[in-house]
Amino acid sequence: MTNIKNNDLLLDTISSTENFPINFNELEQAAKQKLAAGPFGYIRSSAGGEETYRKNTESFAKYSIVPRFLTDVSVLNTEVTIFGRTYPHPLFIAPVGVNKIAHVDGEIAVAKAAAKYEFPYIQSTVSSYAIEEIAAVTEGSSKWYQLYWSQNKEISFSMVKRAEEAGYEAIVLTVDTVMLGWREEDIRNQFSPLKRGFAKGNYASDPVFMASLPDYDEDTIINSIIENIYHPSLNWDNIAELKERTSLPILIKGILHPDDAKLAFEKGIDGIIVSNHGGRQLDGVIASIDALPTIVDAVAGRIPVLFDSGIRRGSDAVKALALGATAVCIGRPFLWGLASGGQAGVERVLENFLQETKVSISLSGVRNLNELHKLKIVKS
Ligand SMILES: Cc1cc2nc3c(=O)[nH]c(=O)nc-3n(C[C@H](O)[C@H](O)[C@H](O)COP(=O)(O)O)c2cc1C
Ligand SMILES: CCCCCCC(=O)C(=O)O
Repeated sequence: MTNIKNNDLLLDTISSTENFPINFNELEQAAKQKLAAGPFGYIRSSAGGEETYRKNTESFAKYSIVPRFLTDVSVLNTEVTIFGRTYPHPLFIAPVGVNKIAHVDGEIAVAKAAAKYEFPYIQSTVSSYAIEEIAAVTEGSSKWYQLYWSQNKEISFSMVKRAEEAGYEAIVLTVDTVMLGWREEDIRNQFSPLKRGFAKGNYASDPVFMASLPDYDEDTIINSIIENIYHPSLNWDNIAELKERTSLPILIKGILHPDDAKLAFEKGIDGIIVSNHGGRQLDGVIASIDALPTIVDAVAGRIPVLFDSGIRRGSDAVKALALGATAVCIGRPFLWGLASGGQAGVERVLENFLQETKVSISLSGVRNLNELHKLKIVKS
């Protein structure tokens, strides 16, 4: 619960901002100064001609908030309850792999910042740090585990087991990455986080990713990651197998079609994440925000519907929540914060995003998420 007094939120933010970049474009430019072309391009770019990447952000402008006034917004409650746990705000960290390409502290820095600001952290399968290492530095804070289904199912199940044992609270199965998208900037830069030599001394130098394997030489790690990323046979039967192997709630990430959302519910899935992977997979697909309303209709409140791809500002979060998202996840913005200033940089990004979101909710004339879900949005 936040008591809004004399615009404290804004004044606090101003006094602690110093010279740190404030908005997404400034953050991206600052990160560009810090990173080599390969890692910068890998994070920034997306698939094909980047049509979907552009649409993801531009489409938010088609939706306009129609605010209410005279509603007494002096007390704001942004709490949301998902799978029995109540979070102070509906803002999550999207699963993003190989964070060491942005900063040596990688996921450790992000997870610690997330814990401080109470953003639930979704750890990627292809993290630079092991499940247990991240759990150790973020005790008590909420963490979910994102799974890339491996061609070797036993690897998938071992990752799930480790996540369970380390206290992770849900499994997020990403289904839009059965193979990597066509990413021209990476081809141009001849960059892959899996490149031999690059991997060594960066994220794959410790037994971080495949700690359940018998040995951890570079080739083994790289081949195992490839097995996880390239799994074109993934289908609904695998979902049933996964359900048998864990008692944790399972979410599917990458849903864009309302019929897939319905199927997910019918197959016993506990939640979905509407996402097009930030435009990094199939170029030309629908903007994530355009996919959201029909999916929300199809799901009809029966399971949580999280959202990502294109969230850059608090008002974007307000629009997605008003269109029915249970919570929203941020991706690239926190990576730019990480590249610019390590943990402190991520904290700055989360702080600004949180405050801008709170200000945007209050200025919409609503006081809690129930009211926010009913806020009028018009599409032009
Ligand atoms: C560098 C990078 C790595 C990513 N790695 C993963 C990953 O390991 N697993 C996953 O499910 N999604 C991954 N994503 C996708 C994000 O979870 C999220 O869907 C996307 O970043 C949202 O788009 P936005 O960053 O433009 O908001 C990655 C995205 C980026 C930018
Ligand atoms: C380490 C190989 C690439 C992993 C894929 C990570 C991802 O999802 C992305 O969008 O990039």
